Amino acid sequence: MGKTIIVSNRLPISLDYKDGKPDFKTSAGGLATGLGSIFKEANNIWIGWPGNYVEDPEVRAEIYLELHEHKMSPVFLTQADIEDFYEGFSNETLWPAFHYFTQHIIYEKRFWEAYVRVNVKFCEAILKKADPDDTIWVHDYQLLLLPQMLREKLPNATIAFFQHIPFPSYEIIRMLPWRKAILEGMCGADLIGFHTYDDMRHFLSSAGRILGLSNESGYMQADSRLINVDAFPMGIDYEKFESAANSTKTQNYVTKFKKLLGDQKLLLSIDRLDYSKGIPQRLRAFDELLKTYPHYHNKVSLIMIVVPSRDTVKKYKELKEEIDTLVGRINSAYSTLNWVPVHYFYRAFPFAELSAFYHMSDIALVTPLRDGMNLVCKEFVASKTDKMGVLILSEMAGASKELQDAVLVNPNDLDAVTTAIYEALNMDEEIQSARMTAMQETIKRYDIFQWVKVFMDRLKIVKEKQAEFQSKEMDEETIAEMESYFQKAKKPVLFLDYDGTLSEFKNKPEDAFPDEHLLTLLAGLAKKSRVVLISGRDRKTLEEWFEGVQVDIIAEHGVWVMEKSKGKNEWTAFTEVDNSWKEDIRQVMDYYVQRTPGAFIEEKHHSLVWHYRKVESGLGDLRMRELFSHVKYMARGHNLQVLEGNMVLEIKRPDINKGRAATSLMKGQKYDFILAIGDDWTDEDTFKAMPDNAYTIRVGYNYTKANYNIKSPKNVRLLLQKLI
Ligand SMILES: O=P(O)(O)OC[C@H]1O[C@H](O[C@H]2O[C@H](CO)[C@@H](O)[C@H](O)[C@H]2O)[C@H](O)[C@@H](O)[C@@H]1O
Ligand SMILES: O=c1ccn([C@@H]2O[C@H](COP(=O)(O)OP(=O)(O)O)[C@@H](O)[C@H]2O)c(=O)[nH]1
Ligand SMILES: [Mg+2]
Repeated sequence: MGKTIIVSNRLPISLDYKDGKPDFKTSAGGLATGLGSIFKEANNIWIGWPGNYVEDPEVRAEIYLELHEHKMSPVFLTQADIEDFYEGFSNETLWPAFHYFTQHIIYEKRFWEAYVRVNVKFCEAILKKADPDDTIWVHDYQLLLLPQMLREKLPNATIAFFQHIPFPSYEIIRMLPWRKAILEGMCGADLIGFHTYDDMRHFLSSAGRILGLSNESGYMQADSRLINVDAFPMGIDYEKFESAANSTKTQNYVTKFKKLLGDQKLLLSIDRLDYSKGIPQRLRAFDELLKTYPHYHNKVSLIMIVVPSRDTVKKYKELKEEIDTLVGRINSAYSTLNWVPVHYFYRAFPFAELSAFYHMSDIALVTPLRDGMNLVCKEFVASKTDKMGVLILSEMAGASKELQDAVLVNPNDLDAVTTAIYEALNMDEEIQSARMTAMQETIKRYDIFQWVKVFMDRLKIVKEKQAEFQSKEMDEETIAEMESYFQKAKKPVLFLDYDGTLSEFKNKPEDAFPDEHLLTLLAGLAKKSRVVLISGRDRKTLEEWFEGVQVDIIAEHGVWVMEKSKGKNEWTAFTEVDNSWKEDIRQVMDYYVQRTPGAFIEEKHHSLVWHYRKVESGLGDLRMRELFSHVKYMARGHNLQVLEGNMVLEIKRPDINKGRAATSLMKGQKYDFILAIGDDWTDEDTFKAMPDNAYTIRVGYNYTKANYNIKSPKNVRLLLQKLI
């Protein structure tokens, strides 16, 4: 087992200078606490930027040594890196894009170049520390290219990625000129985690549309590597907030603060300075409350903590001014000598004071316009040890997916937020307690330690699944062994599927005709072995395509057979087929063709196939599902099978399949070498029908009954070439 390397843009520290000497404090932030259990163990390590520009090489060396003591390793950024990578591409391109502030996105080539450059810088720093079998866990949007950069250098490393901010809809991703490189960068990871199911499905849809990667329940196949994408909603150190709330230190602050504030209902607002947090909107709602319900004057105050953040970025500077103005306007309009409506702080608070604010506030107003998760709301709930209090939470925060017992609001609906505050101020104590209890149970169970554990466990499972596939890969050794058995064999037989096996999948089925090379290859094989093409295609096409080649053909999944090896050049049917069902089903399928541009029906002797490979991506899937549920019961009535294939829905008789056909061709024969190759679910029937000593190979890396996997039709041809 190798070590674990945690990587994030910012190290979990804050760097300061005391008498010109670097002085840093380790952060007690959520992520740092959760990962503390990992990065402080054994020879694990955390790599990242210390958060300041450090010019002097001597100071850099000092910082390096200091951090080393704490199992951290710095990546130093130049001024240009900070401006173009951190402030620029990270916070003026990706941040607004991923939070749906498209009007704020800056498209700047220089920023992108810096982003690539700094991701390389991180990669190099990691490579200095990493061994090939290490686990590297990369965090967040500043480092989206890093997983793939690492993968190229350390192909067998375990690489995981977690994104802390939202992943937006494909409609946003497609706006970015660098969308493809970004997605490819992320796909270097074995496991890609997001806070919510929505983030995850947005990512999968972008990966599907931009990279052409399809997925099954969050598993994607990129080249020969299996990647898992899933939702892991991040939690907090619940215990820490709960016990702090009851501590003497917090209680002393509570007493002190309450005395200063007098008998007030307290609303609490805590965020970093960020336009995604909806701070001005929140102030307007509070203003509205005071305007609409004057009886709350002197009785309700808002404690607003804004933690300085990214204030060198233009939009953040403007936001600060907007907040200053709004607070000034509200306070100047309503303040009395003994009451200030908004207590506004533009700074960070030490933990014990924060804990006191959480514990003593009646209402937390957490109304971001967009937020990946939002930990503040969870910390508030954990601190309410008396179970009194109300959480008003934006539907746009990742946390809202878990906290259904909060008062959920649309932060853009000013009246709704104002009403929510009014309701919260008047909420029955029993209801408060019931809702708070329910939320506490959830947050307590899925705390930060559980989050880390679940993520790491999943990473292990993904690696195990990958190993399963790898052990089935047709390697050089197996190919050589197979070749030697084939050469020695007196009576060999090969069952070869056509589409996706001998020929690449094409947009138009008719374009996948055999080229000269393939025809020569098959003719060569036929001289040494019985060769059976076993395909789902109609018999007419197959007959034309392979005219003159001495191969046997099974067509339409086993309805027809042409045994040229026995000198029979015409088709015989395996079974009598009753096709009276087709009319009913065709009518329904046709209805879905009318409604879906690009869809078409293929009629085979024993089946009807609805194709959607040319339909708008996404819509095809949707219609196929509709069609599926539409014909499900009809199919049962006719005793038919409905099968989902690659861009097709096929309805067929269940008693006809490739496996049965293959078995019947082998009947009474004593083959001493059997090879079956295929690429989809219809070929699984063939694999199942093969005797134990057969070589069975599935093209692509899907789950299979076959003994081996092989990458692509190209590799199949190379393999067959070796046999002759
Ligand atoms: O490093 P900064 O530019 O100073 O910004 C601070 C961090 O902000 C973001 O936090 C996010 O992560 C939280 C935990 O997962 C989540 O609750 C929140 O919704 C996010 O906004 C950012 O993701 C970090 O990378 C920054 O370091
Ligand atoms: O004075 C303060 C105010 C807030 N926080 C912390 O800042 C974090 C904010 O995280 P959140 O996920 O809510 O938003 P982000 O800033 O990551 O977007 C929370 O853990 C707070 O406890 C802090 O350390 N000091
Ligand atoms: Mg096929």
